Amino acid sequence: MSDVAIVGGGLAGLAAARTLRNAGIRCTLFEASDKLGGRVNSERFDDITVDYGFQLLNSWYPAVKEILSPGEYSALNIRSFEAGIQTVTAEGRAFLGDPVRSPRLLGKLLTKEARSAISIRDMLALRRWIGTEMNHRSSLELRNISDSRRNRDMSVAQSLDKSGVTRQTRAAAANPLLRAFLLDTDGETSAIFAKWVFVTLLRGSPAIPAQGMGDFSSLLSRISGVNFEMNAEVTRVHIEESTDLEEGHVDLELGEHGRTERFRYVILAVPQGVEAQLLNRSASACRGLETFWFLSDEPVCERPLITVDGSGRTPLASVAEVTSVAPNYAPKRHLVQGTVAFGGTPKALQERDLPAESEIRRFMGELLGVDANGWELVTRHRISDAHPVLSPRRATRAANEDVLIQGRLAVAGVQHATPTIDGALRSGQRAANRIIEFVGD
Ligand SMILES: Cc1cc2nc3c(=O)[nH]c(=O)nc-3n(C[C@H](O)[C@H](O)[C@H](O)COP(=O)(O)OP(=O)(O)OC[C@H]3O[C@@H](n4cnc5c(N)ncnc54)[C@H](O)[C@@H]3O)c2cc1C
Repeated sequence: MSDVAIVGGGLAGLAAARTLRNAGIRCTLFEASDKLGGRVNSERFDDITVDYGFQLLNSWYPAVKEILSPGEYSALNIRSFEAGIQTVTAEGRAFLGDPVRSPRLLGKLLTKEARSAISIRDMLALRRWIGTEMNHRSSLELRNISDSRRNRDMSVAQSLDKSGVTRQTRAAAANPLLRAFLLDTDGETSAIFAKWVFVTLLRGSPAIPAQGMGDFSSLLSRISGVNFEMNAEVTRVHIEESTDLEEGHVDLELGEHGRTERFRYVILAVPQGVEAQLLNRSASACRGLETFWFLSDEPVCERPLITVDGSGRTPLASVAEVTSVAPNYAPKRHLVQGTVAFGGTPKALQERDLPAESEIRRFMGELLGVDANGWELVTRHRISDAHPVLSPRRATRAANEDVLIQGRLAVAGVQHATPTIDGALRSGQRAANRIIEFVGD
């Protein structure tokens, strides 16, 4: 019997494999598909690279820098958007960001147009709202939040209601950022988590690797001592408990033909829907997104900035010209993405009501102030389970859970952490560390 298996080769599974490797433990990793990286991946269309939905690797994410060696991190050749976001409001364009880190934004912040969209007073109120969360120097570990702080957690909508930030600024700045980065259209997210996401935007920059997000997954999956089994879907998990350490085990049934493999310990790092099926648990709500990828012959954005809709006139969560920071995505052309968020709560836009491609193209053109008629559609990705909803209640549940089940199986994946790249990596590390406590015995 081998000692440890990992089920799922997304970021959580790969982080778990790296953590085991660092502790000198060999393992087998079963991945259902033919690719590692899970939800973080890229596709190629001739010389065009598109990511699997618009994804950003915040340049500050602490877990990324901890899990990759400095040499690996620099090999990613991270390309950053400007440290700020452009919001298109009914009054005009405004720039949200830290003028100290991106001084070129300062002039933009002080324009009459920007000030009528979002007052300096409201920018300060938003900063006060973030408050002491700004002291965060690391990943947001839900289990490290004190009970008293967690008891004061509330939805981001309620928290902003209390903050003194005017309705106008919420509509122009806070709400579009929640929609762009959390796919949250009705303010349901835990305020503690939402503030941490705002902090990541102030500390780091939205970024992508020069050759696509798939490069991050490829790099992460270069791990010695791991036996990767690809196209190996685990269809059943059975835990056999025993007080005798030598007797207990976990059986994994694989594929249609029911081949069974036995391990002493297993790390389950699959999406929450699959986890719920395998462990006979209930899954909670997810938010989805649809990203449209277009090619333009002309530059689309004046500056390398992500644009959000603060006017409420379109359902777009974000628009960005990816080639403005990473030209290798589409050599000699201009690759632009538009993303729509859906699902999560009954009040949100639902999948059945998503706009058609022609409308998306028009909305993108309107937000960017360009004619989008001539753009060529490369592809579109619709992903219904992009993020689990992290409400205050779910944050409390995740904080209190023991990731080790029956002393044999540890669960990982963003559903057990924050729904971010940083959270996926931390959840994998945590599950592996829980198993390492036993394997040495
Ligand atoms: C479009 C999109 C955009 C995003 N944008 C951002 C962003 O900008 N910033 C950010 O921080 N986060 C972002 N995220 C979130 C983040 O990328 C994901 O939450 C994270 O990558 C999830 O990692 P995971 O390992 O938990 O799950 P997954 O990536 O889903 O990995 C699970 C793996 O398990 C495999 N698997 C499933 N079932 C089985 C089975 N039965 N047997 C074996 N293997 C199985 C799957 O094939 C997959 O490889 C985005 C997510 C999406 C989808």
